[in-house]
Amino acid sequence: MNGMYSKYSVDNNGKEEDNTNRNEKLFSDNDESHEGDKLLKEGHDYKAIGENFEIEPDKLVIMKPIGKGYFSDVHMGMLSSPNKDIPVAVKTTQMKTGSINEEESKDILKRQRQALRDELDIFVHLQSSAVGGHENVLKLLGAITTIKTDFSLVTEYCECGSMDSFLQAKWKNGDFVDELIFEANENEKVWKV
Ligand SMILES: Nc1ncnc2c1ncn2[C@@H]1O[C@H](COP(=O)(O)OP(=O)(O)OP(=O)(O)O)[C@@H](O)[C@H]1O
Repeated sequence: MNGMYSKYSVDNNGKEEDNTNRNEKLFSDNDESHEGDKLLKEGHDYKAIGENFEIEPDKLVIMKPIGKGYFSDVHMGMLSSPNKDIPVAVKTTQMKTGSINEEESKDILKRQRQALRDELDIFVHLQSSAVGGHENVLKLLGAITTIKTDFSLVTEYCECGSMDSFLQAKWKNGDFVDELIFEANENEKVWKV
């Protein structure tokens, strides 16, 4: 799968504009239609995040699936920035809900979006100047929050995947301990892998 991210663009007022005929739709097997979305009440899960983090969908190209969470699918993608393309991880609602009927499927998708929205709120808080951010905390690069069907979190891409599988692989290979480096500074001792 390697196409433009979305079938939609967002106009200056943050309203959706259907570009179905202009761009290739990324998630062609996502059957959540806008007609059906009328049944969903607008709520927290679908509030725009604000221009600081909002990403224009046509700046994002999806490359390949890299993981699955409990309520989300994760893809590797490329985000265009003025100077270069940045590899990113894109977390979206799951393409297949596994539900038996349309109503249930919509409800599941709404809850998945709500869960992503909650995660996004935590990410935004962690990046805020009040908290300060940290080199060991995954960086939020942006989000698509104005298009219900493509609601996505975009973070920096970690080449080695998730921390737990990385550490488990090290443990199985027996080289886990050898790669621990101990660093000390004035105030505290820090373990680094
Ligand atoms: N930034 C990233 N870089 C590389 N791989 C990632 C990244 N984010 C997620 N993944 C991959 O996707 C998988 C699932 O993502 P994540 O850990 O965020 O979901 P989860 O928290 O387990 O589930 P959920 O958030 O749906 O409850 C990870 O185990 C990892 O393999």
